[in-house]
Amino acid sequence: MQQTNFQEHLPEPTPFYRWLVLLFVSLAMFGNYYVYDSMWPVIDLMRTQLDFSYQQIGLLSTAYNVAALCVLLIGGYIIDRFGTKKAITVFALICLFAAFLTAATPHYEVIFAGRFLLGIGAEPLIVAATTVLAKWFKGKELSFAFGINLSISRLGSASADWSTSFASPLYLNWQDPLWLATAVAGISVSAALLYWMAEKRAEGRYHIGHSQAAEKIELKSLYKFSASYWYIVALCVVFYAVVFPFRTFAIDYFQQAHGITREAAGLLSSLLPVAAIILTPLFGLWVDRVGKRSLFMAVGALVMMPLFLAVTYLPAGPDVPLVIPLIGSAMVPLTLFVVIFLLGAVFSLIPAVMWPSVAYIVEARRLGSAFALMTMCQQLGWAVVPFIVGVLNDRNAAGPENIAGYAPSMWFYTSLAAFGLFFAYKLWRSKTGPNAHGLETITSRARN
Ligand SMILES: C[C@H](NC(=O)[C@@H](N)CCCCN)C(=O)O
Repeated sequence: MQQTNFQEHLPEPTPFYRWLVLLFVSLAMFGNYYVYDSMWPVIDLMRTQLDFSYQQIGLLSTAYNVAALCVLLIGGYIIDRFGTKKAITVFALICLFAAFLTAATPHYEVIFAGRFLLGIGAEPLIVAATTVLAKWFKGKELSFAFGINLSISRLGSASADWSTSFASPLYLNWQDPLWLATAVAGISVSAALLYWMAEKRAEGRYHIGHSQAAEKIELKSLYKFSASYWYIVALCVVFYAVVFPFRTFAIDYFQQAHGITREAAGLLSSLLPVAAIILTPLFGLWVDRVGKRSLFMAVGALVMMPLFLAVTYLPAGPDVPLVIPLIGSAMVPLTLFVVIFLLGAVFSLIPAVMWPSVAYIVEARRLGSAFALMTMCQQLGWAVVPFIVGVLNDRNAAGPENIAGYAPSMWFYTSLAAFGLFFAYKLWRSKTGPNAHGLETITSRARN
């Protein structure tokens, strides 16, 4: 208490200090997203060198979500109890150990334990990073800081895809790219320690804000959210249950079903996070100006729906150059290029509109619970789909000799996207009716 009073007489942190904290926390997130995505470019090597099935690989993805589901229940408490400095460092250390465990042995059980442990460290690290931004940027450039943080995180995902080019000599075996990921996890730990030092040094000099205490999710509170909230949650579940699992299998799918090299497949897959880095803040600005949030989400779901059937049934078309400056270039089929670019645009549009929309339909005091509940539901859908896709690919003997074997999983993604469109439509209907909360009408221009 005394410390709080003493703190309140201190000056605000300088902008330089705030941006330095944002940089350190974002670097910790960069490593976090890199490690998560580092496994997807080695799927074909795990299948040939370790004899893993698609189902086993799907389960490696599911392990992350199951662990995340368990730890998210108490993550907020841990962050509040021990503070963000200790929490971020401990979660980053857990990610480092998880990356080490994943790379260390060829035993499936140990790799599984590594991915499970990653879920324990990575998801609460994301929550802790958001808490730090709220502490340092509340009342300042908070949305912009969130945007930068998410873009640097997505750069971690893109870098994992790009490693197929800049670290191509490592891809002779499944293990070396994962050792590289362990080294990148070391960047996360170093960044966490630098953040710890920066905040410690700031504590006696500046008045740092307090983030809102994480709320406990109580069962009885579930009844109190409106139907619109649940439509957004349902869209969130199906959207991430399509996009993240698709990314899990994308590089292997491009190699096996479309016969392109790992380097080209990595560059193509990176179009998703790269598009998101550029387009997410732009869509955010656009929607802030014009409103029409549920319409934007419905358009995103509508665009997403035919994409998986397009890669399955449309002719590949001529090869076109895909150039990622400083990283590499490759020739890729036009149809794949257009489809992945459009999916990247949807991957930018829906998150940019969906997460902030919750703030318009839920009262401020219940926003913490609303986001926590939405993230937990997201994990559930995202946990189940990779396993089902793995089973579908195995049962249908999908592979370069039987490309049609990938079609059932593509139909599965399409059906999920159709549900997404349905939920977005229901949301749009409810938001243009008498019980609207302004999701379609509130704009930054209207507020000014
Ligand atoms: C903002 C959103 N983040 C999440 O969904 C996280 N719960 C999980 C991200 C894990 C990526 N490796 C997003 O990234 O769109």
